[in-house]
Amino acid sequence: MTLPRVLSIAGTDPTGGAGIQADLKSIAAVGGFGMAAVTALVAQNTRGVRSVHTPPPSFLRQQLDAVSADVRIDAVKIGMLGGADVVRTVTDWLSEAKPPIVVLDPVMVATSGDRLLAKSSEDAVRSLATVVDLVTPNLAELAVLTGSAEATQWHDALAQGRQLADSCGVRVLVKGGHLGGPACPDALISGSGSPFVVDGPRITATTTHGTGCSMSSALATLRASRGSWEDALTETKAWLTDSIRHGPELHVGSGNGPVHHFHALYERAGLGERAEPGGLAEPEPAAVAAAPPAGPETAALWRDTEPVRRQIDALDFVRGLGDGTLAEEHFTYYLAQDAMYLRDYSRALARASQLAPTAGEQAFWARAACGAITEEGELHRTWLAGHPADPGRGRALDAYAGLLRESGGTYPQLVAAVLPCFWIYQDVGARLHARRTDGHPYAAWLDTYADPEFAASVTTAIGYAETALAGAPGEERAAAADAFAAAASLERDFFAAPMER
Ligand SMILES: Nc1ncnc2c1ncn2[C@@H]1O[C@H](COP(=O)(O)OP(=O)(O)OP(=O)(O)O)[C@@H](O)[C@H]1O
Ligand SMILES: Cc1ncc(CO)c(N)n1
Repeated sequence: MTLPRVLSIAGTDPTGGAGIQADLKSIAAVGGFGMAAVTALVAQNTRGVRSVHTPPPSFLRQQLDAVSADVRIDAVKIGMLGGADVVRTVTDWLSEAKPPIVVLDPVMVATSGDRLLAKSSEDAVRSLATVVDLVTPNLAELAVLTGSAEATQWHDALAQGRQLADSCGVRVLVKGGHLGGPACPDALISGSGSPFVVDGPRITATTTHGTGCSMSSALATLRASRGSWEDALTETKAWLTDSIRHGPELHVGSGNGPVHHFHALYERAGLGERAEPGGLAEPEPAAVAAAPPAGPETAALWRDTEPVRRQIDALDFVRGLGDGTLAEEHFTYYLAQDAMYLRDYSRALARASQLAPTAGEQAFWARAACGAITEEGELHRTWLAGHPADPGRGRALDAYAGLLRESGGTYPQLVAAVLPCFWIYQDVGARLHARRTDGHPYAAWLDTYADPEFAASVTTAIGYAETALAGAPGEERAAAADAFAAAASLERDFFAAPMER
């Protein structure tokens, strides 16, 4: 199949994180062939905008004609326009070239707060919005386009999105990037149907320079290749969330850094954090702290299990696992039980995927269900191949499997039941790993649970739990808190089992 040929019409960012530079990376990262016509040259970096040079609009028109005279364009993404005459030039070209998919990111203000559109040109952008397929304003731009105050609540943002969709007869993507709170939802609004919402966790990293540019170009590309806006958004959101999460690995600039568009490709190639000019850098120190709670609900779950977590730390098994003095016999028993546990755990994760209210959560739990058996299970298969054991199912294993089976009544309860296995392992793993000695016999175990990738998925899971709990009626929330507490206690019993036999 031909890659979609996607044209970005936008301004530049010489630091490579926003504007056409970000667009070209995003288009390539999600599987398109990127092209770009420059509207304005912007002297900017991750800290802010210094100045803008706008070539004559007639020259922009020459660029656009050069592309459309030669290349079949599958989708267009429009970003920074700067002034009304540029808006007019693009509008005229669109009416002649008639590209099949047009996404307008109505860029008005940069992440740094600098203006990228003359105030007098806002009306021109509003009328351009009536001839495109999708508009992707952030909350500030949505407020300008609807003549409202900037929304601070998600439902107000959705109402403004509906208003813009109705008044311009256009599909609107409402973006939650500028909301407060642990969640970062996005929603497609069109026609009279209810919004199509894709949830996502808010990443605390500051690598959010150019998120809007990256998102709109990925959407244009994926709409061309996937055929539906809903699929395009679901895929774009998952990719962008991970790209923001991996942004800090790039070490670009001292302000709001860029997102890591190619994080997945680099991971597959074994590149990334370690690949620095002049040889291999020291590996980043592992995260030594537990993933933070995502809000008041998960903070309460974590706080209430503190006594149990202390008991876990004090277990001979866990101490021996940390300092490497644990007898192999106990570790082998534990891993053999854990291999069976992972099969049960994977089934619970698959059920969470089944109950998930959003496509993003559905995909996350399904991936986790698969990962528990494939990636995490690999540790077990490798060790047990050299240390054969067939101990049969122990009591702690059966109790934990029972809890997972019985907690599937509601989505919040199930998410709470599967969360301690993520969160407590990341906490214990990261702390033991930080004190790891050379030649540690259980290094593979420590590495697995202190892995930053694992920490990232723990953060996502906590974010989903927070949202699920916050939205649950009182009774369900209480049942979910009970499930979390019970699972935390069973984590303790599971660690204690090998030496209590
Ligand atoms: N901290 C964050 N964590 C997770 N997702 C985020 C975060 N900030 C923004 N996003 C996501 O990034 C996308 C762009 O949203 P945002 O509202 O930030 O756009 P924008 O302001 O136009 O971006 P830009 O920074 O390029 O001006 C949305 O999908 C939003 O949900
Ligand atoms: C050129 C350009 N377009 C858009 C943005 C918004 O982030 C930016 N900073 N620079």
